[in-house]
Amino acid sequence: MSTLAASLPPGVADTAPGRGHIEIDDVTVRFTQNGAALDAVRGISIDVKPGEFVSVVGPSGCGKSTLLNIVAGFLKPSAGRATVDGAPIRGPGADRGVVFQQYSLFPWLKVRENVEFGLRMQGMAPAARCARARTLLGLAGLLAFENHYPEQLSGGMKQRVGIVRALATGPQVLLMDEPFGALDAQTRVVMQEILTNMWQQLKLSVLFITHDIEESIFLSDKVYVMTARPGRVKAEIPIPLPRPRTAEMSNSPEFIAILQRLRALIREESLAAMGGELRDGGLGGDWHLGKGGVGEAL
Ligand SMILES: Nc1ncnc2c1ncn2[C@@H]1O[C@H](COP(=O)(O)OP(=O)(O)OP(=O)(O)O)[C@@H](O)[C@H]1O
Repeated sequence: MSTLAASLPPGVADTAPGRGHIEIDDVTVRFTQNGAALDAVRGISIDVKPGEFVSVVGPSGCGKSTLLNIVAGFLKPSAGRATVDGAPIRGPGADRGVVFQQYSLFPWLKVRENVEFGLRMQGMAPAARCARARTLLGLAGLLAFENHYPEQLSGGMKQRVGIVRALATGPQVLLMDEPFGALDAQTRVVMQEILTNMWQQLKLSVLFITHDIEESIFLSDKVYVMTARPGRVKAEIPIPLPRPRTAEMSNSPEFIAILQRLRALIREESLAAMGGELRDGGLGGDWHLGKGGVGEAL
């Protein structure tokens, strides 16, 4: 552990060891669209062990956000069970921090006030919440900006504040839905390193949704690949690359082998999803996804 971790004051890295176990067990989510029932995910099971970094990848519309919204407590499963540390998820809670692609900062509050917001709601004394916010902002390299307003920050900085804010109340679990999707490639790489650093120091369990396969490999202990809608688990791929991960690792044979495997799995499902969409769109016909079919045109 780095010297930064050793310098964390009590209460900042207060995730209890062995906590933050997310279990999604045989979950189905059914929506009604235009009067018709539609299963976004069907019978899906996902396990995030305490302290694990787990990504979910899959074709567009396969139910990734739906899955995350269940764990966040924004949605209830139509069937199956979702628990954190064995307790059924009944709604949003301070034990789970959530970060979305859109920066959801309060524009009228300064950076540190944004981070302190949840702590203020919990009734923490001003000096204590200020100390905590400043420590976390320091971890994210943002201390110099504590008195700036969000509009004065770059996209990457705003998202770093969003992560810090989600972590301020000391959740065991961090849920992230395409958090770096709006950032340019260079900023994204820096954000991945900052996130890894914070994850390791705070000993969180992370459930991370992304479209970026390389990002999922770089960050994760395990990657779930989902099928086209209705989303199920197509594959569970362990990422046995050593940590700390470095940019050079993406040239290693191990990294490239995992990348090729994931790409092939997702391509199959993306083609299946597009075939379905084309049929749903009323084009009809016999859509073959093999040679000469939709797949060949992509
Ligand atoms: N509130 C809702 N009501 C009806 N249908 C919904 C609702 N939310 C999601 N869906 C449908 O459920 C399916 C899964 O959506 P979801 O957003 O979870 O997929 P996703 O994998 O996150 O997609 P993307 O990768 O494009 O962000 C989609 O077909 C979507 O239209």
